[in-house]
Amino acid sequence: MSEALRQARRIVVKVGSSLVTNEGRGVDAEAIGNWCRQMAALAHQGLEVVMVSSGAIAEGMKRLGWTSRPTELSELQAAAAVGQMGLAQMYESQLSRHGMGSAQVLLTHADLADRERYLNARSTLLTLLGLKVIPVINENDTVVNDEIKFGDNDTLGALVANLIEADALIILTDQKGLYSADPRKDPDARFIDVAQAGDPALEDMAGGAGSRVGTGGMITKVLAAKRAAGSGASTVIAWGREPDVLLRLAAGEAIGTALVAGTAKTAARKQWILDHLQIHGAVRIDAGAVAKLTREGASLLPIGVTAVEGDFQRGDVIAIGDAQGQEVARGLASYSSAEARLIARKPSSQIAGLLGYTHGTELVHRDNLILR
Ligand SMILES: Nc1ncnc2c1ncn2[C@@H]1O[C@H](COP(=O)(O)OP(=O)(O)O)[C@@H](O)[C@H]1O
Ligand SMILES: N[C@@H](CCC(=O)OP(=O)(O)O)C(=O)O
Repeated sequence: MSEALRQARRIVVKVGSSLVTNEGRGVDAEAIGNWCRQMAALAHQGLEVVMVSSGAIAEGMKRLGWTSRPTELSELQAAAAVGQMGLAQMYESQLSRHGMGSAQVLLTHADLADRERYLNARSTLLTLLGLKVIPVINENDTVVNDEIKFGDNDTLGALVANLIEADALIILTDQKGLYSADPRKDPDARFIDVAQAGDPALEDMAGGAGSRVGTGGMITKVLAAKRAAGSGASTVIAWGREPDVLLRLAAGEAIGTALVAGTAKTAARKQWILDHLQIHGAVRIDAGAVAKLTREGASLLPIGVTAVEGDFQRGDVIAIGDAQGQEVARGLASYSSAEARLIARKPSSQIAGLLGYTHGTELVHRDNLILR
């Protein structure tokens, strides 16, 4: 596992409310400054880092002078809106101190459940990473109700790891990691240093939140590790105040609890595409494009497309067939069938002129393409 983290190129770091707001006392400049310094150092080493930060509700409550957490959803949402300003301001100023640009991304469950919005969120995050900017993500609390909530940011962290195919998810919390029982309640709890992500025994060990401001507790972290493993990302749960925790983890030091993913990243993502999505349409491609896909593992460009069949949206799975109609691959379309008809047989340099915008130069990006 330590080797896996040493080789990780893209990581998601999730920090919980109690750490971010110093147990509800207010945005913790020193703690956030420390993580920002480390994330900037990793980015300067060439790693791609995404931050998922909780703390909006806890900070909002403090700013509004509320001492107990309201039960009314609209009040929680109002607190989140107030507190998010404090989080954004702190991350922006701390990251810029260390020479890094930052960006705020607020997501809802519906954004990741909808195929088109999923692809848009993915492209935006990857573009931000390409621009050497650190995205700071939280749930868009103001517009969600209980039914469409991620519920907790551990889950959001895992979904973001799936979305951008991160190599690792690092969950920073107020404990050193996972114990065999909640250490706040059981002084004999045993520390777990490494386990397989998704092992059901972990779910029995993990309890709910122990602090006044945290929400999910350890159970949501264990489930997040299982979810992250679905796209091949391993998870580490570690104490957020451990000195240089991110730098040391990235250097391969064994800190916290490692929950190791069983399947390799690319294989896991491609299997997910095969398992979860129905085919919505098809394209035929010429012999040159078949050779590019099958021999070089290249993306499918519009220029190789000779026909577009059926009705599909951006983000749908399409079958890719050769001139004889034999399926050679499947993949997620970056353009709808209507757009694909306009750009088929055309060089990618003409996409912007033909559509007035582009979603990239590929009709199906190689990361989203599975050869049959
Ligand atoms: N098996 C366990 N090992 C460690 N912590 C546990 C366990 N079960 C429950 N917890 C509780 O989970 C808490 C961390 O979750 P939470 O309060 O939601 O933090 P965060 O705000 O970082 O998400 C710990 O403070 C601890 O009391
Ligand atoms: N979106 C919420 C996050 C709630 C949450 O999951 O908190 P935590 O369990 O501390 O990670 C907020 O910013 O307050």
